[in-house]
Amino acid sequence: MPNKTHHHVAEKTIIPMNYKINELFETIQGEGSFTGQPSIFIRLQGCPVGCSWCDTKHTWQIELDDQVSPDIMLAKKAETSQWSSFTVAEIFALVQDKNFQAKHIVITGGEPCMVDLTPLCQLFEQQGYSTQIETSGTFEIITTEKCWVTVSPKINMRGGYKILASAMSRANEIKHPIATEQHVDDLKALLALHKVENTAIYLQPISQKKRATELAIATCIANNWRLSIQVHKYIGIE
Ligand SMILES: C[S@@+](CC[C@H](N)C(=O)[O-])C[C@H]1O[C@@H](n2cnc3c(N)ncnc32)[C@H](O)[C@@H]1O
Ligand SMILES: Nc1nc2[nH]cc(C(=O)O)c2c(=O)[nH]1
Ligand code: SF4
Ligand SMILES: [Mg+2]
Repeated sequence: MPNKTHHHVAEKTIIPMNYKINELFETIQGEGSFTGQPSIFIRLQGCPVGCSWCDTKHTWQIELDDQVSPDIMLAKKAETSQWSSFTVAEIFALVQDKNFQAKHIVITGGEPCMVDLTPLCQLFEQQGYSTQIETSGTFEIITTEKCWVTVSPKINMRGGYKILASAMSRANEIKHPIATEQHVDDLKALLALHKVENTAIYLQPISQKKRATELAIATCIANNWRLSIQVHKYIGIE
């Protein structure tokens, strides 16, 4: 039974969570099953995983000296490690203010799953947006049930982080960057270990290299997997 005596409940100060944002922009999703979908990208700062071929190395370090105002972060013309801190309400207000028309939010990074993404996804979903996250699967994925989770598993990367079984089972799609046969073998071992059966598998050639692309095409055909070719890089958009 609930206790009905009137005891004094200490007032809790709720400090809204802040997200460190490196970039926020509207573009076309260039990867995975949402390819072609106009999307609002929220790129969070910070990633310890250390993939040698990572195309967003400027998001790795969180330096306090790199904290800038929202205006400076939004006006960036080049990739830098500068970031700005926002509450969920501020992010939503910014998206309204920019008059973005996309109704799909992609949260990427950096590694977005170092923080709880629930408040962010929840607010956008309540406002009629769909949400998606791009993650390495090396941190527990804390987000809404509806959120589409793209796991891009990272095997033997410099940071020493391991892919989590919970991430493999939460994945709505698995998107694996490949350049060598070793990457294909690593993926096959991972899928067998985690008994992945009904999740769409995408191969993504690392850095648009010709050999990587040819390997990805042949491997997709041989295994009935899908190809993801980072369309944005071919057409020169963000
Ligand atoms: C930059 S990461 C950020 C999100 C998260 N840290 C992750 O790895 O999924 C976004 C996507 O780009 C992929 N990626 C990174 N560098 C790449 C490259 N040089 N070529 C192809 N895909 C790459 C990642 O594997 C991931 O699927
Ligand atoms: N257009 C576009 N599509 C993307 N899909 C995943 C991206 C990422 O960096 O996570 C990305 C990106 O940076 N740009
Ligand atoms: S996990 Fe993602 S952001 Fe981090 S180094 Fe690897 S590709 Fe880059
Ligand atoms: Mg990218």
